[in-house]
Amino acid sequence: MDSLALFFTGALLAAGIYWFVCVLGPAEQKGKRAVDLSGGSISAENVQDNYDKYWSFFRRPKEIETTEKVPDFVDTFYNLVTDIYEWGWGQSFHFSPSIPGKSHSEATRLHEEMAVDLINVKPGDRILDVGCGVGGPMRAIAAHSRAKVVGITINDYQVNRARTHNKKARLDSLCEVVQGNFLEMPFPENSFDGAYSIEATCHAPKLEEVYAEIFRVLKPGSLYVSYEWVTTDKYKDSDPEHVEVIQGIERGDALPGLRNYTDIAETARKVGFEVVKEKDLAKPPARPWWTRLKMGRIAYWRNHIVVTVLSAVGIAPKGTVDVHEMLFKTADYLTKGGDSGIFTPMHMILCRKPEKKTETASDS
Ligand SMILES: C=C(CC[C@@H](C)[C@H]1CC[C@H]2C3=CC[C@H]4[C@H](C)[C@@H](O)CC[C@]4(C)[C@H]3CC[C@]12C)C(C)C
Ligand SMILES: C[S@@+](CC[C@H](N)C(=O)[O-])C[C@H]1O[C@@H](n2cnc3c(N)ncnc32)[C@H](O)[C@@H]1O
Repeated sequence: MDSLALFFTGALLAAGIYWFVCVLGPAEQKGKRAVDLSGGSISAENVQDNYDKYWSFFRRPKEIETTEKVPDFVDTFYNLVTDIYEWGWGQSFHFSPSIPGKSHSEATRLHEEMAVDLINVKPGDRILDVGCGVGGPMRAIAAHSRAKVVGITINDYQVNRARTHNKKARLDSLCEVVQGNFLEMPFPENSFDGAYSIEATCHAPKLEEVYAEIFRVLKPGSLYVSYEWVTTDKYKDSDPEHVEVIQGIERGDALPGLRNYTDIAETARKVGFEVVKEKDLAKPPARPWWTRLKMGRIAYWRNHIVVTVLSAVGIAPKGTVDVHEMLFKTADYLTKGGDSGIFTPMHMILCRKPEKKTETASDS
């Protein structure tokens, strides 16, 4: 081969690699590169063991029902997936309806701003983000409302990521992040002017426990909004296909058991909230939230090859390929849940803590 042919072959190869990695469905880029994929707070040599430990929770289903075990299981899950989420999805770990003419990140931001607009927040108010992830929603909400946002997450690694992002975005004076369990929050009662949770309380083994905690820390008269993961009125537990899809979603997303939409308002009332509004934000005229998952399919294959290579050469921890494969399968179950209408990740509930304490069902 003469040197010209060698040059052209090399250029073609380089262009092919560039096209494969950068053009063919780029990852979300911001913040995380494939070469930085880690196991969160888990050291690289323990990622595989922790992935196996994650699955063992599902082999002993009775155990994950208990309040003590679930936060640990959820913490392990987020150590395993946080970097992959950031790399392949962005800093907001939730869905939003697609909006014609708007990018994913614009649609995501609008979905987040809607939450804070619903709770009537004023600049300077102190509000709570229950299950804040790496803080994508927190930063959008603080910038939009000028309220002070305190986020809580069970996962230490996410706390560090969120603080780094807050500083970079120069929003650290408005955004604070605390490591803790939202079932026993380290905040005094009546200390927040509002609260929201975006696709996070689905991790609670008993919804009543997290709602009661949120009720406790809110000031009387203030509002709480939540986007809940639930099964809809189309879900039939007698249909084996429905059961398979929902079980697939639970296993790939660290859920101790998905609730039905009818449980949400009932639980809110039980802990003392007044229910102001309740709506499935995924229902038409909203455009499907799951198109982003479907459209990403080519990128997932590309990501799978990237993860496999990085893991083989020892850059990504052993076990990362398994975690990625689990997410790959989950994306499929979530898409099926959306397409069939049996599942929604955005059942919105808006609640108010009454000015005066009323007697609740659990008091009697
Ligand atoms: C609210 C929760 C998380 C919701 C979503 C943010 C995530 C659910 C499934 C995740 C993903 C699936 C496929 C991955 C893909 C194979 C990989 O290459 C890149 C990342 C994914 C797209 C990943 C991104 C985040 C999700 C969409 C739950 C946990 C309660
Ligand atoms: C899917 S992520 C959503 C994060 C964020 N709301 C967003 O939309 O980007 C769920 C979040 O809930 C948190 N979480 C789950 N169980 C928790 C618990 N018991 N206590 C505190 N945080 C918890 C996880 O650590 C994670 O940050």
